[in-house]
Amino acid sequence: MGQDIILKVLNVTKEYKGQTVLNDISLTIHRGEIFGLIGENGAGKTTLMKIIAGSSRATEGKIAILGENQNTQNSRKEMGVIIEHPACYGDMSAIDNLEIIRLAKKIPDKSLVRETLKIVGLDDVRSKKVNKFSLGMRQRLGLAMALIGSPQFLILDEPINGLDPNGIIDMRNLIKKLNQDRGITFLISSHILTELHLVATRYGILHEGSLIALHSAQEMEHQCRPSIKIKHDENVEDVVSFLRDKGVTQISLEGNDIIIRDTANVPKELLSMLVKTNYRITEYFYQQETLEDYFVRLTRTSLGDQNVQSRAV
Ligand SMILES: Nc1ncnc2c1ncn2[C@@H]1O[C@H](COP(=O)(O)OP(=O)(O)OP(=O)(O)O)[C@@H](O)[C@H]1O
Repeated sequence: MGQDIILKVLNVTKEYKGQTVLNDISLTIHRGEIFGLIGENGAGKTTLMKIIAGSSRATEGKIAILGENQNTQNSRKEMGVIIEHPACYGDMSAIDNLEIIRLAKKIPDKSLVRETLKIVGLDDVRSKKVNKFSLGMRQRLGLAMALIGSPQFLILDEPINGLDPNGIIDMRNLIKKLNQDRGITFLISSHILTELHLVATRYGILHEGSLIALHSAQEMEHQCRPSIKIKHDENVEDVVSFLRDKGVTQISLEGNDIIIRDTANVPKELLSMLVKTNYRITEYFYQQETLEDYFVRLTRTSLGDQNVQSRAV
């Protein structure tokens, strides 16, 4: 495994009492990536993160962190994890909570505590009791706890869940800063696609325990870029071959509707050409698929919903 690979998940399956909740998951995360794990409630995101973090065992499969020959338990020391709500002592101050973590991790450098509080923007309130903190402040304290020990890799399960808009922006900026300035690699789960869209460099889509798609941010943009939809009352093959003759590429079908993804190669006068040729075109319009639309299309397709299934022609 190359030095640039932070995590390898190999054929991981998890069963609870005979029910499969993760089904043969394999994925690789490279150094410097912000990997967004998307999935609906119950898709298996937390279960996968727990297996990576070592707090749950895979029924089958393997996890390799920082190299396949490394002892996974040792490599996990290079990893910071926030799964579900970060556990902290509410009747103690932020600085004391962090000091406990520093001692538990046997980190000799005491100055790291203040430094970490500064990174997450809590140094000014370091002496305040945590039970007086807002949810956003608690999340940032959780991040500080995960950051003590200078991890190379951070796992954050739904880090913006329940945060107000300012808290969401703070968390987003913090993740980007830690990634850019410190080169920390992230695995972040969320069901809020639009938010994940602002930070992730790569995506995995988990659906009912299966990883149904892996995309770079660029591929995701490509999936969600504008397309043209043509509705018609014709033999679909005739219209498709007419379009191909005119140089149109990347044509697919959704039911009987024709979708053109490569809009750059569509002649301006396409509609008038179609009408002149007496094709019965009922509608012709540009559409922009959002990340949510794409997710819905993909997850419904995997359920075999013919209405949204897109097939290349
Ligand atoms: N300890 C457990 N015992 C039995 N089933 C479990 C256990 N933990 C999780 N599950 C089941 O595994 C499936 C995946 O749950 P998981 O929490 O990983 O999903 P998720 O994608 O994180 O969802 P959410 O966004 O709601 O947290 C669910 O059907 C859940 O009921």
